[in-house]
Parts: sequence; C-alpha cells; structure tokens
Amino acid sequence: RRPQNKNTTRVGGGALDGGPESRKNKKQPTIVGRNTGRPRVQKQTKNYPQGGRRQRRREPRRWSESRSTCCHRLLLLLFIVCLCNLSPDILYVLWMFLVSAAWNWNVWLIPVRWAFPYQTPQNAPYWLLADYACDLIYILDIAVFQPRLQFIHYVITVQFHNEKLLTNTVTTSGTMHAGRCSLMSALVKWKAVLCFRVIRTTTYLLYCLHCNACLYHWASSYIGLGATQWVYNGVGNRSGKVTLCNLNVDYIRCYYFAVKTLITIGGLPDPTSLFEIVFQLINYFVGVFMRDVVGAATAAQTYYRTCMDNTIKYMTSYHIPKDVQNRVKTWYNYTWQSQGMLDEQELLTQLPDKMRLDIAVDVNYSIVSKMIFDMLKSLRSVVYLPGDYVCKKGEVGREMYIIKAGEVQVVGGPDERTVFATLRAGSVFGEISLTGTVGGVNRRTANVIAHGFANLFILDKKDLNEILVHYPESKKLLRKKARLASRLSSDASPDRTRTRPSLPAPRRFAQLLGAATLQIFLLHSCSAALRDGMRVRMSGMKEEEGSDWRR
Ligand SMILES: Nc1ncnc2c1ncn2[C@@H]1O[C@@H]2COP(=O)(O)O[C@H]2[C@H]1O
Repeated sequence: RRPQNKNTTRVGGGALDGGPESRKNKKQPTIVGRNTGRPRVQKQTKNYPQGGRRQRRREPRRWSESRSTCCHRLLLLLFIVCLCNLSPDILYVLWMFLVSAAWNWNVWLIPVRWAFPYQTPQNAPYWLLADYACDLIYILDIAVFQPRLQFIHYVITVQFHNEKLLTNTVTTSGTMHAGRCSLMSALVKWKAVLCFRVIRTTTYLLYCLHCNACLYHWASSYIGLGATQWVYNGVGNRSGKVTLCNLNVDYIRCYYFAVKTLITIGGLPDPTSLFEIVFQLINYFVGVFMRDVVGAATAAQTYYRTCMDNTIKYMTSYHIPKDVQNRVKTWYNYTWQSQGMLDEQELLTQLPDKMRLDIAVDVNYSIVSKMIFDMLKSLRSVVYLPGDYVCKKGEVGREMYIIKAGEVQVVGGPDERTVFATLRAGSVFGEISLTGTVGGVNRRTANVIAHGFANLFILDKKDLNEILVHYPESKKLLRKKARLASRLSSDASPDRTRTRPSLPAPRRFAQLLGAATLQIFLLHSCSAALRDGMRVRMSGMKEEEGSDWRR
C-alpha cells in the first residue's frame, strides 16, 4: 500500500503487517517528513513531539527568552515597588512630568507635522500611537488628577491666606515657628524659581520661532518651493528622498529664516507677491509685539522681580539669617499680591494734589468720612508683617496710626505679654505719646504688635498738629484720652499691678474713654488717605530695646 501523500508516510515497525502492534500504531499514527522508503525509527517523537533535533536547538534560546522575561518582570516589579514607596508629592511631580511631556509632544510636533512631511503613510501608525497615548494621559489627568488638584489648591490657598495661622506661628510657639519656616521655604525656592523663569521665557521665544518656521515652510510649499526668491528653496529635498536627515535640514533652514524675521535682524530676501508681503508684514508685527509690547506690559512685574532678586542676592551675600530672609520674601510676596505693585508712591507723586485727594477718597471711602478730606493727603500707608512691632514701649512717639486693614495688639504688663487690647480696622492708636502727657516726655505707653498682616496709615506728629489746629474740640478730646490712657498704663505697670491687682486696666480704659474714643475715632478714621502714597516699612522683631528700630 502506498501512502496517500507522497510526502508523508506512516511510520512504525509493523505498520503494514496487520498484527496487534500495527493496530496499536494505527491508532496513533505519526506523520513525519518525506518518505525515503527506508523505515525510520522515531526515537524521540513520543516524548518530544516536535522532533529531537529541533528540540535540542531551541532549548537554549527558550532559556534565554525566559531569562529576559524574568528580568523584565523583575524590573517591572521593582518599578512598581519604587512607585509605591514614593511619597504622594513625588508621584504627583512624576505625573506632572508625564503630562507636560504629553503636552509638549502635541504642542511642538503638531505644527511640524502639519508643515513638514514628517508624517508619512509608513510611519503614521507610530505617530498615531504616540498621539493616543498623550490623549490618554490628558484624559486621566482631567478625570482623576485635576479634581484632586483643585482640592489641594484650595487647601494651600486657605493655608496661605490664613493670616491668623501665620500670626500664631510667629508669636506663640517655637514649634509652629519652625512650621512657618518650612512652609515659607517650601513655598519660596527662589533659585529654582529663577531658573524656571529663565527656562520658561526662553521656551516661549523658541516656540514662537518654531511656529514661525513651520508657517514659513507651509507658505513656501503653498507658493512652491524655490518658486521665488523669497520662499524656501527646498534644499533638503533636492535629492527627492524624504528622509529624516533631509527634513531636519529643511526645518533648520526654515528656523533660521524665522529667527531672522521675528527678531528683525534683517538681510532677508524681499517679498515679491502680495501673499509674501502680507506674510512678512505679519512676521514683523509679531516680532515687534513680542519684543516691545509684551516687554512693556510686563515691565511692572519685571521690576518687582528684579527688586526681589536683588534683595535676595544682597541678603545672601551678607549671610542674613534664613528667618529674616524668609520674612523679606514674604513681605515682597504679600505686598505684590495685595497691591500689584511695590510702591504706590511712585504712581501718585506725579499727580496734582487735587487728583491725589480724589484717588485717596475713592480708594479709602469705606473707612473715611467726608468731614475732613483735606487731611487725607497727610497719611502714608505701611504694611506690617505678623509679629512686627509697630511701636515699642518707652520710645519717643513721632507718629500715630490708623488701621486700614488687619489687626494689632496692645501688649504690656509685668511679662510684656499681656494683651491689653486688640485693635481692628478703623481703630486709632499711638496718639498718647504725641500729646506729651507722660511725664512731659513723648514716650510710648505700650508695645503694639501686628497681629497678622496689618496695613496701617501713619500720621506724623507735625501733620496731626496742623490738623488739630482746625479741630480744637478734637484736640481737647485727644488730650483727655491721652491723660486717661497714660494714667491707666501706669496703673498696669508691674509695681501698681502688684499693689492693686483688682484693677483690670484694659476694661477701665475702655469704660473711661467711652464717647471720647468715638469722637477721636471719627476724627482720625476720616483722615485715611495717601499723602506720599504707599511707603512700606519693615521693622525687625529682634532689635534691641531702646534702639531706633524704625530707622
Ligand atoms: N490699655 C490700652 N488699651 C488700648 N490701647 C492702648 C492701651 N494702652 C496704650 N494703648 C495704645 O497703644 C499706644 C502705644 O503708643 P502711645 O503711648 O503713643 O499710644 C498708645 C495707645 O494708643
């Protein structure tokens, strides 16, 4: 019997003799290669169905494959373990890195693919794969991370603007003080911020040039590569082959043109057609806009940053303690955020008095009355940081204060920590020493400390006297209040407190002042405005007692 297929044969010693062995073999026939007519002994087919020789050849490859798979799995496992061990902050930073990579991928490569023939039907799947991966990252970010981020933003904002938290941190415990420092140092990493700013600005510029290069190539292709003197001549594609190298040559040449156009270096071929002229005009406008208009629009911010950077450089070179540095940075931040400028004085000095007065009235209308608008010009605005001493007990008083925003605490007593009163927006203080009622010397009767960020108006003694000339009634009230306060302050001195502990000085003070305070308040809270604009001062907390700390 011939086998049905000449390329195959039934094998097995007694396949043809019809014996029991053949029956057994028939049940499990094995088909192997070409029939050579010779009986072939299939030694290993039972154990190794694919043939012994093949098995021997494949074995080492499989082993190496399995080894590399193992390595990959181990690496993956290691990666996952590392990720799990990372803090959420680092994970979030890594994720942001991924998101920004995806974002950059689209932002940089979409114009290029649109203008240059980088994407071909052959490599399109790879581009699309990368695009879909980026889209997936976006979707994940929008759906999972951003909602969480909003919550984090909220928490940070609340923390940052919670002045009470900062105040307590400054004034109460050392632990919290350390907390404040870490908060500040975490928020303000100036060197990193500086690097970031430089990188960001450079990237903006590079990106504008990149887009311009793409547009130029597109315009050249639209007109026809090498068709006129102005368009790109298509050097990279002269060979006719669209290779990565040729495309890069195209791109770099177009980029060179873009740089020359946008930065208006000159030496460009003259546009001939209307299309070329319009294109070139737009290029020039954008270049001028980038250089001059954006520069002018951000001048104030640049000025603020320059001031802050110079101050930080100065403090670093003189090895100013970190604590003080952080305070200065906080002041810069807060002043910039709350006012949008560092020095309002510069803004207002050019204006005539009448206009300054009008502005002052409008700006501070909520806390002033129309009674004495002529006094408004006499006031200066000052910001104090949490814990700053506005005035110290025993100093010579040269000015009084009206609280524009925030709070201050009048502190004194035997331990100099007893809070006599907390004064809020619209309150007046520091007027006692101006009247010279304490032993004939104009000395401060108590310490006054900023409780949180406090924005105060300052009225000089000279200006106050000038104002009071026109308001004799108010002058009398002021003197009366000063006498009472000075008497109470001496009541609250350590000696008196010991002999007369039953006298609650602050309460008596409040009761006795009564109506007088109201009128004084009316007088002074009406004088809220800017004479010299904003002049913001810093006062050191740690300056020695008795020194002229305001200087
Ligand atoms: N017990 C008090 N309650 C409220 N304010 C006070 C009290 N003692 C002093 N002051 C104010 O704190 C100021 C400290 O400086 P002066 O002494 O110039 O004026 C003082 C008052 O305006």
